[in-house]
Amino acid sequence: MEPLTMFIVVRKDLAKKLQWPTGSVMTQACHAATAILHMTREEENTKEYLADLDNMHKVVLETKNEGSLEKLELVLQTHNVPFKKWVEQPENIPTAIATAPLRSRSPEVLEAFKKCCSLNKRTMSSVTPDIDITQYNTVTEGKATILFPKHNEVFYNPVQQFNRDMSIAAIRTWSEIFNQEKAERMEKKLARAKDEESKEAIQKALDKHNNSDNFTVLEALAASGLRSVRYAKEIPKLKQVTCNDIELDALESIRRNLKYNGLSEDLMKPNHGDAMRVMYDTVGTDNKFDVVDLDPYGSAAPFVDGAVQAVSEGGLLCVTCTDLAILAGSMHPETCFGKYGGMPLKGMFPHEMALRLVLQMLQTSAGRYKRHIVPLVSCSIDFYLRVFVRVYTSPQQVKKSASKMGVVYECSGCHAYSVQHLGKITIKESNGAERHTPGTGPNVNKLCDNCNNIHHIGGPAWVDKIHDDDFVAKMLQHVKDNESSYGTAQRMKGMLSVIKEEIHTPFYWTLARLCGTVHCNSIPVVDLFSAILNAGYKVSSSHCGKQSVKTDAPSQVMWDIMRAWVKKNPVVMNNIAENSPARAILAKEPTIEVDFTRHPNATAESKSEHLVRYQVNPTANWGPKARAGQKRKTDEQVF
Ligand SMILES: C[S@@+](CC[C@H](N)C(=O)[O-])C[C@H]1O[C@@H](n2cnc3c(N)ncnc32)[C@H](O)[C@@H]1O
Ligand SMILES: [Zn+2]
Repeated sequence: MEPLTMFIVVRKDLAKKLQWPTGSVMTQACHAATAILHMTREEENTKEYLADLDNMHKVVLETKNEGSLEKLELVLQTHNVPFKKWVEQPENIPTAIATAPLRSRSPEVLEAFKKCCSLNKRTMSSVTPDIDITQYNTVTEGKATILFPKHNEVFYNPVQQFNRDMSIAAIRTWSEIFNQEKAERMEKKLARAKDEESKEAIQKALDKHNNSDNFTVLEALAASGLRSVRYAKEIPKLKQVTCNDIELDALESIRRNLKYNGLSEDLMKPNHGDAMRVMYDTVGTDNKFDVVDLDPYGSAAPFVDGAVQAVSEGGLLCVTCTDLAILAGSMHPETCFGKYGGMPLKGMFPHEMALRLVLQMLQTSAGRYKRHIVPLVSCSIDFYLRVFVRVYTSPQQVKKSASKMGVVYECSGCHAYSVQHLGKITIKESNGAERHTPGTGPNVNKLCDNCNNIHHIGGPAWVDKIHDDDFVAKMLQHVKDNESSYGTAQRMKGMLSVIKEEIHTPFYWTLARLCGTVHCNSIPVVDLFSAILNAGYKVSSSHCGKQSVKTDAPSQVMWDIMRAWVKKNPVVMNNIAENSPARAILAKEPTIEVDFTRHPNATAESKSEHLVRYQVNPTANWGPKARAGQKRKTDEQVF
């Protein structure tokens, strides 16, 4: 056969990340074949890449009369790719992209590969070194394709794709801010520099910062490596992700998957170790991680002390907790206190309370090292929660943390709630300095003013903002601009839109509790929201619960609104117990004029946009996976 030239065109950044295979021509041909197969299947991706032609460079491979292309033809024919056309006119091939070697795993293709190999006197391992792919199932999520041992089904949890998608969007959004801040600091330094020599040095550092990959991630608890592979492939400007796990099995999987995805160990560094040791090793060094990701089975609490010290200045800490039954107080509140240092409240707002307990724990741990947290976005998702916070060093800011913490009183009868801040900040008139004093209270009477019942006490919990408005807006915009990058984009947009509209007042009522307490017909959300707005207060939903009502209206106003609602929609009192909260509440007359006139802001924008604001569980047995080889633990059960 005549020597033929095959053009393979790869985007520069991909070529670098992939470390384009340097094996035999046959190996390269097989890689190219799979890439093309992949391309024909993912038309949308192809379009995106084609649009990016300018940013591509050509790799020209010469096949040296090995008959390779014949075999390649065999492979391609199996998949009906119009191979002949482009072999006859190679100059007309626009692009061939390898997003990962050997993507296609159908039995025919494997057979074809095997034939290719034997005809070329090569073994299968020369196509995919060291990996006997027949032992694995593949799963593709985002830009990663992961090999999962056929015998170990707990390794992949599809439910967590949303967690991984959200994490990529959060890290990408944070990294743009982080990099811009760094560049601005350097530019200021440059403007201040006096002599030419230091100017030149700063300019050089600035150029390097702007033009190279410049931040690091630690995935401390990595399992298969799927998350790290996705980070490596999907997050621009990422210099290195350290992919750590304590289990040797996991390490094997991490190495296999990084190789399978064509990543270099420079970009995705496998590490076998105890997460705490890895994080403590950074203490007192300049080798902190810009992002630390904790995604454990169950609680992240055991890892937090190391994590708050291992994050660089202004870096990002991402934390998952899946022990929601504990955190949300549906069982063993004392266990929650032991793990998180705060009491949960299961009554009306368990999920937001859970988020606030975790944030409290993060701040308390960070405070020991003169560090403080700034929550960027805090999400309650299905059976787990995920928070993203920045970490800074500042003794001044740590002082403020007492006033960001509080205990919460929740009435055991009508669920009215009240936040008692632990610290108070006043400004000295003489010099404008901040003065920190203990909070004053209690801010509730011994018995509830509305229904005469006692209160439960929850916390201490974080009672400051749990989201950063600017960050949420940027992250939402990022998702809208990159919808095709995220398999769960619809849900991401929905949740972020609801979060964006959330007011910052802690906790929420629920329609079920409001109406259930006074045994009335359900009040339409729009009527309730209108009445609150017409009374001069703020209101929004919470992403934590479908029928949640977040408001700064005091509980007396909320019950006045419900009294007025009951006047319009009378309740049959005969079956209501003598000592029930309903009787105490309904015995009183409203003290405000309640106005149910439709308020223009009573319907959330996200509702009008028809987004997936709240997800219903898509499958049976939706929930966390157990640790490999273990039965599911009670504290990880579906909540
Ligand atoms: C839920 S899995 C991680 C899933 C992964 N982050 C993802 O998105 O695919 C938790 C992992 O933590 C590992 N692990 C548990 N304790 C650890 C420790 N002390 N140090 C390092 N890894 C640990 C387990 O072996 C397990 O693989
Ligand atoms: Zn009450």
